[in-house]
Amino acid sequence: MARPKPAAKPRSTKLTHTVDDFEAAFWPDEHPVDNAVVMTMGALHEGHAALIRAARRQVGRDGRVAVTVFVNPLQFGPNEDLDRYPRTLAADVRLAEENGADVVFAPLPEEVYPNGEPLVRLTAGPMGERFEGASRPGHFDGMLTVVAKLLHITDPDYAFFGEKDAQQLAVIQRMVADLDFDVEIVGVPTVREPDGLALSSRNRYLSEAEREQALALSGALFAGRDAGAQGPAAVRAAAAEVLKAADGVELDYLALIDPHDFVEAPDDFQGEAVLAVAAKVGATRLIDNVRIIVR
Ligand SMILES: Nc1ncnc2c1ncn2[C@@H]1O[C@H](COP(=O)(O)OP(=O)(O)OP(=O)(O)O)[C@@H](O)[C@H]1O
Ligand SMILES: CC(C)(CO)[C@@H](O)C(=O)[O-]
Ligand code: BAL
Repeated sequence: MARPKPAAKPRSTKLTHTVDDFEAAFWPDEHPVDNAVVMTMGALHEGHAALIRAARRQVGRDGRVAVTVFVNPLQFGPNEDLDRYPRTLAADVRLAEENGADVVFAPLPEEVYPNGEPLVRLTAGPMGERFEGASRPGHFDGMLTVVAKLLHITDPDYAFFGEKDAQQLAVIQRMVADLDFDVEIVGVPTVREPDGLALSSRNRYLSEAEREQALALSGALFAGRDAGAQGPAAVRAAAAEVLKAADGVELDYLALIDPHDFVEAPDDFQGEAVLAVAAKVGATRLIDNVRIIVR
């Protein structure tokens, strides 16, 4: 009779804070195995868990998965939430472990920027000046600069990013292509609450009433997606109508985007597009998007 298989040995995830300790933990021997990184700003939730699980599936049981946890000051504007951004490292390490990470790299800013703020930075160019970039000047340059640094430190075969930050994913893909980074960028679909709200670390800022009001973002995107067969104008109108009727939502932008070069889709656009929204609910700025087929 076949003996029952022993339960898989739980992985024990190593928490590291310095580049040296990270490298020793992530590259423990000379056997080359596939490896992957999931970059985060911490306050991990099920959206991050989906990225870590996708990374584990990609590299297999014997591959290595790193999760970085770093709230990058360079990508925050002067009036943004850098100081109050949620920091929950102990819980983050547990979530990383439960979802198959080998190593968590949680450096201090001094470790990432030992010479202070970098004088030389990457720029996202025009792709980083629209939509999120228009509302958050310098955000994508700061984000790309740290992503490039973390790619150099972790040196992965694969790096996983969420489609929830669609413009970020597009800009990173463009950086890797334009500057010949030797890594495969993998996008992971947005994880939502059962009622449609996209998971986000910033959802913790919302009161119960604001949490309800925030459903207008995904509601607008789903209404736009349902109008996809009637063309771009109908998509925009259907989504705008939901937002107009919503209480407590201060719209920043609603855009139908051609994912190639991430520009506003022309009125005769057909094909796969990204419908994106950004809005303030109370004091909290949220973003969301869906992929839609426009005909
Ligand atoms: N709901 C989600 N589904 C899939 N991926 C997600 C989701 N939320 C975040 N991610 C991805 O996780 C990675 C780390 O994101 P980050 O730590 O900024 O989390 P976040 O929840 O987006 O935080 P914030 O609220 O600050 O925007 C990014 O690649 C991001 O796109
Ligand atoms: C990619 C990233 C970790 C860079 O700081 C951040 O922008 C995020 O969490 O999406
Ligand atoms: N989630 C994208 C990173 C940021 O908002 O700064």
